[in-house]
Amino acid sequence: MRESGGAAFHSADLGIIGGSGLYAFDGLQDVTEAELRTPYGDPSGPLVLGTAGNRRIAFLPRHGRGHRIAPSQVPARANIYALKSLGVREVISVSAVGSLRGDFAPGDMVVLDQLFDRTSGLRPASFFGDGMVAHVSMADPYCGRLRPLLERVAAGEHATVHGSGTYCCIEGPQFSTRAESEVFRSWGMDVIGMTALPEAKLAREAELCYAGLALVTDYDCWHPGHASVDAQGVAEIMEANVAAAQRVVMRFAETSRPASCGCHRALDKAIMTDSQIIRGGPESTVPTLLRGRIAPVG
Ligand SMILES: CSC[C@H]1O[C@H](OP(=O)(O)O)[C@H](O)[C@@H]1O
Ligand SMILES: Nc1ncnc2[nH]cnc12
Repeated sequence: MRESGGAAFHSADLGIIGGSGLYAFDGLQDVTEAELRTPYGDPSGPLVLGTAGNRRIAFLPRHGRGHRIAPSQVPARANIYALKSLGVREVISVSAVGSLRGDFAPGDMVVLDQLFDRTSGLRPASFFGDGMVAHVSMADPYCGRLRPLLERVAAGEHATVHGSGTYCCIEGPQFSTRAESEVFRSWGMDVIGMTALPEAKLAREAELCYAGLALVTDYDCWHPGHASVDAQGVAEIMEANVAAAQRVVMRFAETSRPASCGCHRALDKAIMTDSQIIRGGPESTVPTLLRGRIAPVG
């Protein structure tokens, strides 16, 4: 790890992953930067470390500074691994989303509670499978402890906040066809984006609490009264709302404390592989950081 900046600390407890429009995080104290290498390659860029209230924050823009990384190429394993290696236990993932329903309008915020995978299966989506097999529960992909905390601070900082919503994750980078958009609506999806997966799955495997703060930027392409989404429109709405997203996250940091949670024990009932193999090590390429406290089922 290489670090630069002022008084350095080498750890963080709260990770913030920034999406489209959120490439920097203002207001942190004692800021340093860390360039991390991981067994899964380099993260999206240097991590910005700093403090807010009593929390030690690690901020990482998932598309890199200047938005160079496409949704399918986001190094989600490296990003989650890097956060984990700093000691992060909670992650807030910020993203721009299209609305698939009339009552979620551009400018609104959504504290996500469900996910639907429409990616094409090509993104590396697990830390396991290579000599060590684990099946974590994804029934509730977003942390049930963080969600109400995040909703409460968001409601105090922003006009319209929806306390739940199902995020339909498409592969992209193209936006959806009208037919697809209508099908997603008929399936009960609330918002649409390209990046929540596999990030949420990997956060669960890494036993991190994971919350999703989505900013609605458009009505995708289904709404008869609105033009179809384009990237420029998304960027404009994000520019107008990014300060609000930062305030919400900052307020969350200032008013919350690290706490233990079931998410931190997500692997308790998930490992299938014989403990001899896990302890012996060489058959498994799962890095020690993620094997630290693992015991197999049964
Ligand atoms: C710039 S529009 C499409 C782009 O925006 C969203 O990114 P993020 O989730 O990182 O905010 C969407 O998923 C696409 O990657
Ligand atoms: N309509 C949309 N579809 C996919 N990703 C998005 N990100 C923001 N708006 C989106």
